[in-house]
Amino acid sequence: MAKNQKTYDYIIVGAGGSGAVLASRLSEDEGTSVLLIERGGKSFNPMLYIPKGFFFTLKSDKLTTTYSAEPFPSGYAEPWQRGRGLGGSTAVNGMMYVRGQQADYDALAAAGNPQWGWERVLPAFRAIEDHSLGASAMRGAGGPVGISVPEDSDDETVRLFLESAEKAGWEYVADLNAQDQQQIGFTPSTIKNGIRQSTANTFLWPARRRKNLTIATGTSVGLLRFDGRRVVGVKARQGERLVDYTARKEVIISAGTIETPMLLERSGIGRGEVLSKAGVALRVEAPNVGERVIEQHGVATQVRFKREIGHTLALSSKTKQLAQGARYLLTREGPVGTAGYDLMAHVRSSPEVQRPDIQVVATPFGLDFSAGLNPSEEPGMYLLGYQIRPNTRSSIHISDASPGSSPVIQANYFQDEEDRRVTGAIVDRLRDVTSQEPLASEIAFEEFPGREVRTSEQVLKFAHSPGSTIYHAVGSAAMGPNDDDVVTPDLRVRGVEGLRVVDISVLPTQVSGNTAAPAMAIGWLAADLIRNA
Ligand SMILES: Cc1cc2nc3c(=O)[nH]c(=O)nc-3n(C[C@H](O)[C@H](O)[C@H](O)COP(=O)(O)OP(=O)(O)OC[C@H]3O[C@@H](n4cnc5c(N)ncnc54)[C@H](O)[C@@H]3O)c2cc1C
Repeated sequence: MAKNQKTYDYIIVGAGGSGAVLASRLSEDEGTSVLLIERGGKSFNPMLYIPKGFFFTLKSDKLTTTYSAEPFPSGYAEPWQRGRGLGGSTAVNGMMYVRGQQADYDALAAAGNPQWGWERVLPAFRAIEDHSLGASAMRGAGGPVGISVPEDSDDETVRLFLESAEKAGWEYVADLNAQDQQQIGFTPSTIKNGIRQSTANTFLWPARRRKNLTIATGTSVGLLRFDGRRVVGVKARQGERLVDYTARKEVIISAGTIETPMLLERSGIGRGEVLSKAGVALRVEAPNVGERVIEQHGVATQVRFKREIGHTLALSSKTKQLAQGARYLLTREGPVGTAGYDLMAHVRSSPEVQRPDIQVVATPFGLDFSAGLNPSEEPGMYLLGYQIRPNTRSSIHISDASPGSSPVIQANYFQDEEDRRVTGAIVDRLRDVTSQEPLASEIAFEEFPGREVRTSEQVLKFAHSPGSTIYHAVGSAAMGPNDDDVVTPDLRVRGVEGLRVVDISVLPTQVSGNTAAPAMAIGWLAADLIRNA
């Protein structure tokens, strides 16, 4: 099959968390031709493979795209960032591998999406995983993506925190993905032998020599092409060149929560009033394209230690970072080879709630936000908590018809009573631990939010000042059984033929986890849906 052809069975737009998995699986069949289009370029930056490299890659315009949400009333415009290039956001993310809670997947199925219940997604997760703790009924081994969970730590801060957390009623567990209770443990990460596991090096690299898989990098899809109601291909830009590609069977959009609704809208599929304002002719009235977006929002606490303990000592200056870098190169070990957050907990906002509704992540060093994101020079610990199943909806729409124009992101948080209650409790739950011994005696003071922030209202105000997006937005092309759901449960875009969305935007709710694992499972299961269509 000629690699420079323009017609393929399937065209996939976006090589990220879902698109790369889908391309790899569809091209397992030698008789099926697949074109995977990615707007980011080929990058051989070693920082993409070194776990702590994300401190550098997140600052790169080549490896990420940073959008600006509409300003909050305070005037602060929250940055929403996504990865670009092979692997998409999985190449630059925090590497936390959290699949979510069974009850959320079962709720998806009960809401009319039978393909997405736990009994369907668990086998997909298990097939994807090559878990450092070995196979079990809840884990996979031998799959393409290495998942590692440290079994211990030599960091004194980590030990102090674990001991205090257990006293606060957060049970220590070896595998946080194995059950959905209140618990703390080492963060499961997409890291294997000290190397980041993006969907680029786990799914695309092994498939790259297949003659039936073409990967077009540096190529940005601007519009869908139609023949009547049927989507027959895409219009793309490669540098200065415009190229039309044709799909014999289907076009699949895997451009992520921000770009997927924009591509649909620019192509005439969306909410009439949005399209008319942007100067796009309406082809299909799809009122929920770009609507129903749900993002999590973090509330951080940082404590300063009296003694010089923790990884701060190892990473607090350029010289120490270089020394740790050299150690990593020689041994693949040390703080450079670990994920963003060493510890993670799933916590109930109050004793009355049935299952954890807050996720906590912790680094055994403080962070310095004064000039971007850097490890602090002072010994401390950074804790971030966020509600994992918020209800408040945001929206993402095009601002005008031209490909590449900026989105209008209306980022909303805490507008729902439950969201306010849960988020308002986060700082208290973190202090449940920092006030326990042995940690309490080590703490000199709480750097932020500071002891003066006590009530739920004060915490919510602090959470908006500015707090942070968690990069997990879902829902802009959400699935469902109803006529106004953007895609059907088998991910076909309603109102047209030959078009699906396969990425994290199809989730109508947060599933209580991080979103890389669900994005991979969506790509994995979508391949079965497409092959069996
Ligand atoms: C900074 C950051 C930290 C994160 N941390 C974590 C974490 O620790 N754990 C976790 O589970 N999740 C994390 N996430 C989220 C997770 O990585 C994403 O939810 C997941 O990768 C989503 O997969 P996706 O396929 O929907 O989109 P993406 O992975 O974002 O992929 C979309 C791809 O489509 C490409 N694309 C977009 N538009 C076009 C176009 N028009 N033409 C061609 N290509 C296009 C993009 O360049 C990109 O490569 C993080 C995300 C970010 C950004």
